[in-house]
Amino acid sequence: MTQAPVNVTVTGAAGQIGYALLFRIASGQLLGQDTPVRLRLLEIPQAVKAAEGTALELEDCAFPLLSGIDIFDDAKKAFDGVNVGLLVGARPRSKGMERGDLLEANGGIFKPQGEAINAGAADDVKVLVVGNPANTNALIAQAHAPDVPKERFTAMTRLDHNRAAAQLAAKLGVGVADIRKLTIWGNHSATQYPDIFHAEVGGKNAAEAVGDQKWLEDEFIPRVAKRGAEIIEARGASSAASAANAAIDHVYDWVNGTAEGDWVSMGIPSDGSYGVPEGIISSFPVTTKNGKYEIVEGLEINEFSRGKIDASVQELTDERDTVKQLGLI
Ligand SMILES: NC(=O)C1=CN([C@@H]2O[C@H](COP(=O)(O)OP(=O)(O)OC[C@H]3O[C@@H](n4cnc5c(N)ncnc54)[C@H](O)[C@@H]3O)[C@@H](O)[C@H]2O)C=CC1
Ligand SMILES: O=C([O-])CC(=O)C(=O)O
Repeated sequence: MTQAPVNVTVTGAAGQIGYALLFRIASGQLLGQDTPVRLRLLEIPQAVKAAEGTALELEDCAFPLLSGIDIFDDAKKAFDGVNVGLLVGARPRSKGMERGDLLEANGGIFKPQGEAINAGAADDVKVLVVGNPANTNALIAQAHAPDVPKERFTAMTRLDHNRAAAQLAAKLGVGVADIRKLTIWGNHSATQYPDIFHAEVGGKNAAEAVGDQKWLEDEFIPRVAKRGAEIIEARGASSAASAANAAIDHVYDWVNGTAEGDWVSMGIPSDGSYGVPEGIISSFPVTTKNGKYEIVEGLEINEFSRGKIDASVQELTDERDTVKQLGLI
């Protein structure tokens, strides 16, 4: 029954998401209870000691599925043999800081990491970029890993998806488990579009069940899209445990498949579906099976949704153009 351990590389391992994430990976929640994992942690030199401290705690948990922990300050070593790469390390947005300001600073992180993945990753590598601006950071890493199939680079919009499910469930007075087929479109930013027009609640159309366009426009969409800022305002730090939870959900579903009759949201390289320019990393509704994802095709997009999707996609093409001008892709 025992299979070889899966190499999971986590960057930013000493950060706040890292601390919320590593114990869950080691306990089997990322890949499943039959899959041993070997953790490969990447940090900047100043934070290696803190990562070592976390490693001591991981050891003290005596997780049966954790077959080893290695800590690096060199991306080439950290990504050698990587099967699942969680690219978390980045500079988090602080109060009042625009996400656009982060593009240049983070570009310098994701280029060498893309190169390291290209040089050393296992053939089946799957990459999830969490560090913001996640979609464009994923694009940068992908651009520097020409030997890795492009579709293996994904960005996290699952936290937005989960936030939307929670808000919709609260509005309708149902449990989150009753909500199906929500979609986050576009960028993991305030322009994202959480779409309930195809969502279902207890088998009925969610937009019809809500029946309140004003709530949708004035409360639901802005609340979900600006939830990151709301959390920063409340905690004085950005979402950590909920972000780690979403990363677990993203990879778990990618590897193990989505439930019949449902889908999830992932930031993935566009194939041109739904008028989203090919190549940019944008959030779509996807189903997953046997370790592969597929865009849910054929959804009817109403005029309201079209405008919202286009606005977020425009932001993504602008970000792409900026990093192109900066020579990062
Ligand atoms: N996509 C999403 O839904 C979400 C994304 N985020 C983003 O996740 C990122 C991480 O957030 P936190 O853990 O809260 O930040 P943090 O500041 O607590 O931790 C970041 C860690 O990354 C490390 N790091 C910096 N450069 C690195 C490099 N080149 N290689 C390896 N490690 C490096 C730092 O030393 C630090 O330990 C931020 O960019 C944040 O904005 C946060 C929440 C949700
Ligand atoms: O806004 C941030 O920096 C953190 C984030 O991405 C989120 O909570 O969605």
